[in-house]
Amino acid sequence: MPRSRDRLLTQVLNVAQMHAAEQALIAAGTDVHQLMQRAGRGAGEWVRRIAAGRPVTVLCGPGNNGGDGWVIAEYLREHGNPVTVVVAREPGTGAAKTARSLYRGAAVPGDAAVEGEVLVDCLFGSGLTRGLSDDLFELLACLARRHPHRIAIDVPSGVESDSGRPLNAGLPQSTLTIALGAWKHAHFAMPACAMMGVLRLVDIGVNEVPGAARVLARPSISVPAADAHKYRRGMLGIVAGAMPGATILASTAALRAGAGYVKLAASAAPANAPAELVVTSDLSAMLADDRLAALLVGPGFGRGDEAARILARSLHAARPSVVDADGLMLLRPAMLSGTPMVLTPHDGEMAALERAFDLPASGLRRERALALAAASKAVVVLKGPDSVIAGPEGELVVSPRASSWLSVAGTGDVLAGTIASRLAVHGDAMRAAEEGLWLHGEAARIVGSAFTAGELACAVRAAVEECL
Ligand SMILES: NC(=O)C1=CN([C@@H]2O[C@H](COP(=O)(O)OP(=O)(O)OC[C@H]3O[C@@H](n4cnc5c(N)ncnc54)[C@H](OP(=O)(O)O)[C@@H]3O)[C@@H](O)[C@H]2O)[C@H](O)CC1
Ligand SMILES: [K+]
Repeated sequence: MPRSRDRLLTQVLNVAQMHAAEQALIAAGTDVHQLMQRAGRGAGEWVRRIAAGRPVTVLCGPGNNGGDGWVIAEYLREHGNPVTVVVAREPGTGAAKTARSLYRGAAVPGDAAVEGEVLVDCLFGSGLTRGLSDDLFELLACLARRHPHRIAIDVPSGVESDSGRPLNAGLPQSTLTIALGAWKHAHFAMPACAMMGVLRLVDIGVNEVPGAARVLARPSISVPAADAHKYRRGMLGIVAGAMPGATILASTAALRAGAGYVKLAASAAPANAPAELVVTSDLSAMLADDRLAALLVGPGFGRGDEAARILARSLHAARPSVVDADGLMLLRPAMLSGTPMVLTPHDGEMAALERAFDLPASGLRRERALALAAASKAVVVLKGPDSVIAGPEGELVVSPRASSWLSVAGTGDVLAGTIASRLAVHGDAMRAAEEGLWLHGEAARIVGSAFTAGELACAVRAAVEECL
């Protein structure tokens, strides 16, 4: 598989995939010592820059994560940075033993209460199989209290790489986490991703793994063609309910995310509707309009029988659609017609969809999203601080942790309007979901803190500008 650096920087591997990728490199002639040198020296350079001459303590465990630690320590020593290794456990692997034997600096037993500026956590990495024993947990916590800056190597010790589950309560917060070779799911899954600090990745030569998950990346959005017009850029129809707020938020975002024309089918024009929003009371005419490129169904919908009938009628129009909010609570398998579709549930709506599609509401969020995508043949955006996008063919995209300021009412309507607008532009459900989720997160970064959903919707335009 060709190795393109940008694809490397976005693939997310589970422990088994990472192990297989490392074994493939070893089989192709790179030995594990070389891999450890690449990992350790790459991470060591990050540590050296951050330490900037201040004393560094490296905590080493028994496995290859610990081996990385010995390489990092030797790298710092060679570059004249004061370093001490705390030996939590003597190395148990060949590579780690070799790395320890190459280290020429100070090493102290694991019971030492060493103080310093920077702690490098190489206790455990992706090989953690169970919670830390009391003595190891106490050692890690004690050292963390004594070092203001804490750098986790590969993953913070105590975190399960595949699930992002902390296997101990009260694990220390890291200021920086340096992933080795490829991102792991823990880097983007709650609660682990909230305790990692800034994320960095060190390339050790791992090739592209077919079918691996990817990290959501900035999309490329084209400027409208010279001969574009509002219909060619995509007309979006919004089928909304009686609650005006959700409709206004979704349409405000949709008007800024690329669609050439946004039309709302509602019994009456909501007060304060944007002037650019065309409102019609004739839903049938809108659904029958050949120029309709995509539909958004659900904002402010309500959950009664009438709403269910309108949802079924709208989806029967067989246009690329986004179903959001109450539309998700009403969605049934029989309403699906195989046209491109994006579902945008939060955890509560996800449970309702799993009931409707007879799916178990248990397991990792990414696995549940994949199961619903396979069952519904729709793209599923399972929203949250750790949003995931799952495609019907098993595609999986994980989002970097979004701003916690998004936890206000209405931001989901903004996301749905943004995705629907992108869907109206090109009709590709997976691409629309990725573009919309990225624009939503970027708009939140642009508006900064304490923003309203309305301010977020208006910032979608600036986020689009960053993709041109
Ligand atoms: N594999 C490679 O080519 C490279 C790996 N890199 C780094 O290595 C780690 C993964 O290394 P691995 O040795 O698989 O795992 P760990 O270092 O995390 O340690 C696992 C060892 O620790 C034991 N273990 C697991 N959990 C505990 C626990 N709670 N308490 C005590 N001991 C524990 C485990 O043995 P068990 O049989 O007891 O499970 C292992 O002995 C990866 O994260 C990278 O940092 C390099 O980066 C690149 C080359
Ligand atoms: K670690």
